[in-house]
Amino acid sequence: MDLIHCCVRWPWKNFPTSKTSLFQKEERLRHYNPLPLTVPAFSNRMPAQCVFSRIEGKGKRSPPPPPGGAPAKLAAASPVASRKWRSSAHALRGAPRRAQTPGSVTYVQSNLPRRPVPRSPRLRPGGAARAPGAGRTARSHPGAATCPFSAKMALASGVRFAPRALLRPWSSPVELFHHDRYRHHEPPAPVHYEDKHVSVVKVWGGTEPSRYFLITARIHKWPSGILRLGGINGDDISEAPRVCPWARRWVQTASAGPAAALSTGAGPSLPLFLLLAEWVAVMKLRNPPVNALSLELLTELVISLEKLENDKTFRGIILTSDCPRVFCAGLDLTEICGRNPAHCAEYWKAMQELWLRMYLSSLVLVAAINGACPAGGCIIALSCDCRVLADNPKYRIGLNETLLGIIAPFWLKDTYVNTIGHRASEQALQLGSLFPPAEALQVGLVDQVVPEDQVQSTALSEMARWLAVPDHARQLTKNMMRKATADRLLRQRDADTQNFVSFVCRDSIQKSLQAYLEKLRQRKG
Ligand SMILES: CCCCCC/C=C/CC(=O)SCCNC(=O)CCNC(=O)[C@H](O)C(C)(C)COP(=O)(O)OP(=O)(O)OC[C@H]1O[C@@H](n2cnc3c(N)ncnc32)[C@H](O)[C@@H]1OP(=O)(O)O
Repeated sequence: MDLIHCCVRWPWKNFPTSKTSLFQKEERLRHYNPLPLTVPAFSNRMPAQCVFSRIEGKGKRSPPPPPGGAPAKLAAASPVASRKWRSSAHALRGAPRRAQTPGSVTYVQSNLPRRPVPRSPRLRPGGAARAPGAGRTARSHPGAATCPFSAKMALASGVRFAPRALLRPWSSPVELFHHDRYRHHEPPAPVHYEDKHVSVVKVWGGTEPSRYFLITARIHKWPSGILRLGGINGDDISEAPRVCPWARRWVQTASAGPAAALSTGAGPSLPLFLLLAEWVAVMKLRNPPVNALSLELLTELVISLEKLENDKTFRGIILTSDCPRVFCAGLDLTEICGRNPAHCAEYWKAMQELWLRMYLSSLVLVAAINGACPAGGCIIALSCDCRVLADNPKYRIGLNETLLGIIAPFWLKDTYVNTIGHRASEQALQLGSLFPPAEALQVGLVDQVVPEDQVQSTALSEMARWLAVPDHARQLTKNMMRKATADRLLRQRDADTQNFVSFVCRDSIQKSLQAYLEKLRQRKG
């Protein structure tokens, strides 16, 4: 297998605690059955859709259920919320009721359809026109006055109920981090409870429309894993770090070292990694010695990308290399040297497919370039949304096709131009320039150059930055920027394949490719 995947999603209840479970997840990906390839659809995937699964805690005391009926304050605060409450309670009547044993708390995932949250200004907690008495109620019972899916409402319906956007584990320490603290921007320091340790990983902003916030907390022993707590606010996810300085500090602190977790693939060891693990896959290219793009590797990459695109859990991919000193050596010259035209055509179609899939991917792609990145390797990196290059003068990046005696096809040229501009591309393409890190940064080929041991963690921080933007807005903008370039290839795909095949199958080109390969082999000797 040429490509290794790691860091697949793990809902907190299935949180892998051993390498075995990670391995099993990896195996599941390997046995993925490919679907027909399509141009990826742009989805409206908001972070909060990855929210709750069922949560059970044993040995906790249940609070007494409040009296049934719509909370009077809720009705007074907002007729809309009150109506929501009634319809939710009605829907809940059909929901499965879970037996409550004394001393246990069971939360059941909402089976309510996800519904739009009322936009009434009276319902916006941070807004100017807040409901009368909302603040007071929120302190005693977070969200009760403003959130139609409150815990109060859930209890009134007879089930312990964890709505998607609001979960209050009554007797758990995490209740400390309720949204009043968030509003007042108080840092919730990690809290210790006897042998239990709870640490906030990140505060997420609200869903669309901005209304709820989520806290991701790491919890040991009760129950171990990751828990997301819901709340209400008026902030968007992209604003959470801005309005909440301590949340940003958390992220910065946490981003200091996930490189270890990434590079070893050993699983979660740091909060940010845990946080991102829900949404980010790390793909490591592994086709030793130089990650040349063999037909097999191309196929693997296309299948993996499609798999991740179709899995709504994922929002981003970090692409990196598992081979020391080389990110990707580009086209596998042995696939086009001395091969028949049919093979060359098949190979080139796979190249096109990979480029289209990457270039138009609805996921955030971050290239963590930890080695040399010539030609096709460079195009793979340029198809990503963001590039982080290790600061090593041997790790050069660029399109050097002319030095091999071949010509970059128009879609490579377009990708280059879109990244570094026309004049720089004109020069670099003709000269076959391979840029060392500092120059690559200067010309705009990469976004960051960092010490080698910080490539993965920087890629992760970049990913967090990109994921802070609502998916739908980012995806549509990406599409707007890239579609015309991709469409150009889509319109001329067959002609492009024929051009490539007739070109590389020429005797003169075959000779110069042979000579180039020979030179590479001799250089080694
Ligand atoms: C997503 C869409 C992509 C579209 C792409 C479209 C078109 C792209 C055009 C191309 O990509 S043309 C290929 C251009 N590539 C290069 O010029 C890279 C050549 N290789 C190197 O410069 C170096 O190998 C390296 C990558 C800098 C690594 O150097 P290192 O010293 O670590 O290794 P070597 O000793 O040089 O090589 C080891 C081994 O690998 C063989 N090899 C290297 N590159 C290729 C390659 N591109 N294809 C096939 N084989 C390659 C080399 O010959 C050695 O083989 P040996 O048998 O072990 O001696």
